[in-house]
Amino acid sequence: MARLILNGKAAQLPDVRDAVFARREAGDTLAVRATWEQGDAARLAEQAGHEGVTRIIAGGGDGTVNEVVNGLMRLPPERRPELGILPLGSANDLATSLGLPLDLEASLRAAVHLPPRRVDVPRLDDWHFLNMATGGFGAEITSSTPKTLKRLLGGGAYSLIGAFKAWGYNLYPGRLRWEGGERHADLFLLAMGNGRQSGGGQQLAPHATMDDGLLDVLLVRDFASLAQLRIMRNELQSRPARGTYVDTFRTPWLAFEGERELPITLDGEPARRYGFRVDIDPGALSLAVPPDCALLASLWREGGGGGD
Ligand SMILES: Nc1ncnc2c1ncn2[C@@H]1O[C@H](COP(=O)(O)OP(=O)(O)OP(=O)(O)O)[C@@H](O)[C@H]1O
Repeated sequence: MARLILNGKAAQLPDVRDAVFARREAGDTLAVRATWEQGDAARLAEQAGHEGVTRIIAGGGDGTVNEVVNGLMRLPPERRPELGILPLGSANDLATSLGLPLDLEASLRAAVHLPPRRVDVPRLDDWHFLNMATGGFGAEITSSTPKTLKRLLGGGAYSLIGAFKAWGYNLYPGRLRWEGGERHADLFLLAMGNGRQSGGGQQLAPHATMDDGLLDVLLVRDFASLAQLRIMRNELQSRPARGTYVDTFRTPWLAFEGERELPITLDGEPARRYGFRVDIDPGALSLAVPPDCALLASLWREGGGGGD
């Protein structure tokens, strides 16, 4: 039994209605609930689990998926429905990198019928996310930049780094700790990927997989002048374990204690924190993904997918 939780903004779109009717005509049992305000999607997802619904389809942007995930994670694992995604946002970073179809009818069919795979669910303090958390530069952009501009910036992998001049930028001093490491840094950008991209196409964790029990971390730090931009850009491409300005590593947890408030995003939703801790709950959710999904390492091991 599947239930579609739709962001109310999309509930009356004729294409969305057509896609739902097409599923019902094809014989699927698909009930629909629409949200009215923030918090509804999480509550509806949790409620559906208690009612014995076996698959929830999150219909909306990355924010709706994030809310549904948080609702599902409030349920005990044995009552947690599988998750399908009907991408209806402007960025759809997770759906895009999962390789889900973006055509409405095809994506609803996929969300109802694709077989589920276990994926990890990271959590920043008490807020779960499925795709990516960022802090610093990317988060400043997400919370202060109009959507159209974000769309313009999206696409080219690190185009946003080239555009930072237009905004000016801030550094956020603080102490980072993770499994096997600790350092003080003037943080420019921190990305913790379960998935690979955020901010409308920025590949901040291009090698992340969602079933390895680990966060793929990108740390850009101690970056003080425009003259250093070229080195930083090169390091963003080569992704050194420990570069002059860029570090990349994998870890099951990470903690940050800042000296000033850090803007962060969780699956694109903005927040601010002085400090936080991120942990990961391995295999906590069953997610409907395409058979050749690059984000699932287990699929490549089984020889079913393409991988990188
Ligand atoms: N009926 C509604 N009308 C307007 N906003 C809503 C409604 N229901 C929920 N919301 C808000 O929409 C947010 C989630 O938006 P979501 O990210 O799914 O869509 P989006 O903003 O269109 O997508 P994107 O961020 O990719 O552009 C929720 O946090 C909630 O605040």
